[in-house]
Amino acid sequence: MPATSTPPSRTPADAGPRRPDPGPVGAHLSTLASVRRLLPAVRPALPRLVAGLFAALGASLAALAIPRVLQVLVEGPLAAGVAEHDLTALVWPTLAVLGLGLLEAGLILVRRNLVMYPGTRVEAALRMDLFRHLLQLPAAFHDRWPGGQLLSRSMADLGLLRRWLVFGLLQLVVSVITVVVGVGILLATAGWLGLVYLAGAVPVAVIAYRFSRRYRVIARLSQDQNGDLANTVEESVHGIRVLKAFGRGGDALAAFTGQAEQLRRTEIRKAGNQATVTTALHLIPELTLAVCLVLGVWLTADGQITVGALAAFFLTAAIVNGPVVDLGMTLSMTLNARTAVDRYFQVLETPNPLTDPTDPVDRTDVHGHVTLRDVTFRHHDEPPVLEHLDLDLPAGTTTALVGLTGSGKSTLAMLLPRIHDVTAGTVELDGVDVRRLRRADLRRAVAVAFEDPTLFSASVRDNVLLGVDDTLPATEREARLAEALDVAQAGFVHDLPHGLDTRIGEEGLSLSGGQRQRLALARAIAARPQVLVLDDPLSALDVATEEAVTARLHDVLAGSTNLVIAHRPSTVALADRVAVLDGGRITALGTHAELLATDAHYRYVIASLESDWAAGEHGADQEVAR
Ligand SMILES: Nc1ncnc2c1ncn2[C@@H]1O[C@H](COP(=O)(O)OP(=O)(O)OP(=O)(O)O)[C@@H](O)[C@H]1O
Repeated sequence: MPATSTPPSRTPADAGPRRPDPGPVGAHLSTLASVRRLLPAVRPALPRLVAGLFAALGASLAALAIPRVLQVLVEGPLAAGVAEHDLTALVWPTLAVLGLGLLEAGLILVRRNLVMYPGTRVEAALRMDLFRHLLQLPAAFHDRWPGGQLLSRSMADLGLLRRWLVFGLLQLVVSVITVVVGVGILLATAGWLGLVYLAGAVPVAVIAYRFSRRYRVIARLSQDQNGDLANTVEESVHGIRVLKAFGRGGDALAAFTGQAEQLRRTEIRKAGNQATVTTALHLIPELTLAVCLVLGVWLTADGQITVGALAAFFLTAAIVNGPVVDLGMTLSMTLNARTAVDRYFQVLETPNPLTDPTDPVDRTDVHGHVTLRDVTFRHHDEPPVLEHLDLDLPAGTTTALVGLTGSGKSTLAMLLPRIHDVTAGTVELDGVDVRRLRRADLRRAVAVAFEDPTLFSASVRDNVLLGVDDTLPATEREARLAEALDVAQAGFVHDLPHGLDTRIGEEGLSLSGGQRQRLALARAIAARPQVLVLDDPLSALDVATEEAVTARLHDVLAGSTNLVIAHRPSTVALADRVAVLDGGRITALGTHAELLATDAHYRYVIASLESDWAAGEHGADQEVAR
């Protein structure tokens, strides 16, 4: 079985982050180029997002128009009429201001309604794409990637992205346009005064640039640490029994607290940077306005601009100041989103080497003749587990695979249904390289029952019928279910609270190790594959149950080609012949009796299996408390 990533001497949380190297994915791209990768997912939502953008722009322009009305008011009716208490001249400007205010509010409402729906759709589409890809990626990917990182990328990061799409992005675009239009109005309204205001943009740009560079790094760190923390929770909850049994709950808590504290410190750094930039972005426009005030009063006194223009200038500047002051928040939202995009695409753009062939071979009639030719397999850059291995499994035979622990038996089994692909050599089914078959076809032909049985949060029926064609008539499916449960001696399911409809698995009812293993065996049998791989399928059964299962298994195995990984002598008895795995190769092949007589390594392995068995390492159908 695959090695666990966490050394047993340490608690899961102690193991520290098992975070894949972020690598170059997205890091070399500009924020625009990075975010542009979302375009295919965003495209269907684009019309509403663009409409929302126009609504937001309309709202902003309506706000910018109000000072112009006030300027007209000050320069016209105010100067001429109100002095003689002629208030009628105020009616139209007042109505115009009211109308613009209402328009602004209405457009903000429209914007919200327009963008909310597409935002959630984009988020859901991105999430589905990611999950689809995760299901396709090979086991080697999942060996390296911690679950918490994948969880945080598909949940928290995509939530960040949605918020940015429906709020941050529009805010950014509207802010830029508001500032550009506003500064244009300032220049048109008060010439020099506008230029002085514009000069304030220089320090703002420098501060924003430096902030972006710093914040990007901290945002990535924070989102990665979030993933690590999620991973620690996941591992600790998953291994809660081990932690309890060894009294290591306190250690797990201490390690978790350390990681949570690290994340807290990163968040404080993030907030500190945001606070600094927000203060600076508050201060600079206010200081600029103060300078403008002195200069404006002087220019007005000198007759170079009117009082109305001065009033309009300050009202417009107050509106332009809003987006400048909010720039820190808008930028940080954008950088958080960019980090989320990078992290998302780091997974989504991981190439999947285990794909369907472009010109698949169609096999309608699979006999189940399996041949491994000169097979070498290694995990990543590690030394090969299997090296130049040859093994022939003629159709309809049962071969037991025997070897010392860690010799590569499970690894070999995983090559047959392409859970791993060979590093070199070929695995053939009826003379066809398995890589030339569609994976769905191959996996219909080859079923595996793993030693460590995984049950899903579903009914007993759904768990056992997992590998059975959905299109088969219900009666046929039920017949297979009944037969498989019978062979696997899994009659206990009828005594469960809701019989075959009882929910089991992660969220369901607790089953003992032996019960789980029998359901996993039933699942492989029910699939009625041409090739059946049983990875030590009886290891958790008590002697009586094992005998009953073995007796029934003999009949079932007669219909297919079988590879049975054997950890105990009684399992070897199921086979016509035995293959000995040693040093990455099959070193001997023959019947149990022949090998006992001729092969010293086989005798040694069998002796060690027997002593393990006698010492009670296997065969305890123990209740695994859930
Ligand atoms: N995902 C992995 N990454 C790296 N090395 C691995 C991985 N899975 C297994 N190995 C290594 O490959 C070797 C073979 O492991 P495998 O599980 O195939 O052995 P096995 O013969 O089935 O062992 P056992 O009898 O204990 O179940 C071991 O040295 C193991 O540490």
